Amino acid sequence: MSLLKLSNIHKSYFLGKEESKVLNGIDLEFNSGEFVSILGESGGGKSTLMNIIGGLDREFSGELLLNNEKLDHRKEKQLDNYRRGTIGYIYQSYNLITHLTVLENVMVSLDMTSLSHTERVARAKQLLEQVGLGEHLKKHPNQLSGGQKQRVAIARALASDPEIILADEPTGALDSKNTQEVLAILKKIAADGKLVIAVTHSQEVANHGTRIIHLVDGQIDSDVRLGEPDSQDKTPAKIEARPLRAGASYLSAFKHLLYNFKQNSLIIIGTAIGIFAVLLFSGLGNGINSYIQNQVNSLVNPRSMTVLSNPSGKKLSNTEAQQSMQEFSQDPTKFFISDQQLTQIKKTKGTASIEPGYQLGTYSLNYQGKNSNSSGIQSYTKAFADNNLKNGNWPKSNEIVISKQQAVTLLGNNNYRSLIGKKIGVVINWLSAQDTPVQVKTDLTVSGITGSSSASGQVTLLNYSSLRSLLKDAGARTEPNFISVNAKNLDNVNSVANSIRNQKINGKHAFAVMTVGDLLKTINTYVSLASTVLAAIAGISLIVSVLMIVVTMYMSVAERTKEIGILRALGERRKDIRRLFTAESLMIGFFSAIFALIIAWLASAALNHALYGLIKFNIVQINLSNVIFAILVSLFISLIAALLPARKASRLNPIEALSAE
Ligand SMILES: Nc1ncnc2c1ncn2[C@@H]1O[C@H](COP(=O)(O)OP(=O)(O)OP(=O)(O)O)[C@@H](O)[C@H]1O
Repeated sequence: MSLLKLSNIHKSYFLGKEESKVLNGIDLEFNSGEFVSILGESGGGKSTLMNIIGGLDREFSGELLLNNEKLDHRKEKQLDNYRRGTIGYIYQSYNLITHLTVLENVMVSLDMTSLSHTERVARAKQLLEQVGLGEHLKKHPNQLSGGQKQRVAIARALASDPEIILADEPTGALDSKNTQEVLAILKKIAADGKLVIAVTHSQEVANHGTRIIHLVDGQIDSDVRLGEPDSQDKTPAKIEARPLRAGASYLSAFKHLLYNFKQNSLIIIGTAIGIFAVLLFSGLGNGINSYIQNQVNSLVNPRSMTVLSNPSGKKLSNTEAQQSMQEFSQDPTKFFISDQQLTQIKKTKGTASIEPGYQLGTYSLNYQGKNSNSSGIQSYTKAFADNNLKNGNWPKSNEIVISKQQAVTLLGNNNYRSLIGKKIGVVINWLSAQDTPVQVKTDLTVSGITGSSSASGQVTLLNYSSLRSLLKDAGARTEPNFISVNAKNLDNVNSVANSIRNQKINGKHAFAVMTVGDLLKTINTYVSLASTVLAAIAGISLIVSVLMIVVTMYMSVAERTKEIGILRALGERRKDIRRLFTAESLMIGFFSAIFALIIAWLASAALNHALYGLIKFNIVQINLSNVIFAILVSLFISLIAALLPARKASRLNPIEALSAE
């Protein structure tokens, strides 16, 4: 039984519809231990025959039998296995992978064997030593002479211990000394029990073998045996072939990334800028949200909620409740609370306290001939967090708390605090019971001063019962126009708010409720929306990144076409080639994300440092989910960018790829 049998092989090339027959019925049998030379004129079809034997060409008719088993050249997987496990290829132009070292070139083939990593490295070194290159393991192919390159190629061809070595003009590019050495190695390979088939133009080379086949007009013209093979015994293959390890693909992709470091680092920087901007805007959004939350919580008691009368009678959504709130601030005369409403609210479960309140119209404060005019004087409720009060105390009977700004207007910047304890004149405009304008005039003692610059610091507060009796004495309306409800604890704020929202009087929803949480939610929605829009605008630059990666990957496929051919000839599957490019792109994505994270971290540290003095708050807050998002987006875009180029690479015809320059 022969090791390899070709029967009735026909092959034609087509140029348009024009057929050009290259092989016209080749029948050959080969055995282990033979060193066969195929001679023939140029263009006679020798390489074509080698590609068919080597499992690279699938477009032919006829049969190939390996150990009497038919090789189905239509089945890609079977051919991949065959190239990987049975064939070792040596080319005239060496076909080494330029960005890999001598050792790594041999390892490419060994990575498709079941040997352990240590065994693979040991075997690669041993083979390279055998061909006299033990000293050159770390060199790249461009640092070697032609003879040395061919020996690397021989070591690589032998690496997976294949049964058949195909050598296409193995000495074509070598001087006579190197030719002799390479022939001696090939002879030894055959003597060790492998089948060596070499294509050559040189009779001298052919004379070294055990058999010479002449190919003329696509047919066997002569088949001459020069002697018996040194060894007829087929040494069983000891090394088992296996598909390429994923790890080897990733490592190889990483090596290529480093090899093309300059070009790739520009792409990484380009992509990172987009990711950085997305990160920074998201971080800024987070920072602004928590800044607002912080500010609001320091001024308003988060357990409190404001309850207004609801003239619509419908259950109000959060937005509608807010609209009522705005209307209330603009015109508080439309929101009087009836006794019935107050009594009903008092029954609400889960409340710690319920305080009716006033927010009145315009008013003026005067002290020693100086005036301060404003609007919206309020009664004090527990909703005001103590942080609001900068000096003094909250108002008791016949006392008033004014803002720092008002105090400064009345007494000047230097000694405005000394207004505490002094009586000031207060004039408040409100409505009479008949809804005609009424002025409430009185003198009240300043008990405290509220915060400086914040909006709520403007507020002027009176004690509720003092305000009520002042209104009564002046003949003005005395019904409160809001109720401040305090929940027992933070956890039941929402349930209390909901229960008030659902309360009905005469079948109609009677109240609008606004909690601090609702307020924050609305503000946060706007801030998040703004920061998302900014991040999305920044994200548009990621489209440019995708295109950059796509172009780079296509260029990489074009540059590496020959390498793809070599890898395919060594037995890598289409899938392995696809993974090689996808992995490289994913690495670009990953490093872009890491780089973006570093610059985002530096930028946020710098911004926070610069602004801390101003707002006493870290305004850029990049959190873990932003980081994860950035990495995922980066990986996603690099994956998308790799899809088409990787597909193209994997679909290249191995023979055409090998002949690329
Ligand atoms: N892809 C192809 N498309 C069309 N014709 C092709 C293709 N590849 C090879 N040929 C033709 O097939 C014939 C055989 O080519 P092949 O490369 O097998 O010859 P060869 O015997 O190896 O020649 P050489 O000794 O010069 O390398 C040539 O005429 C060549 O032009």
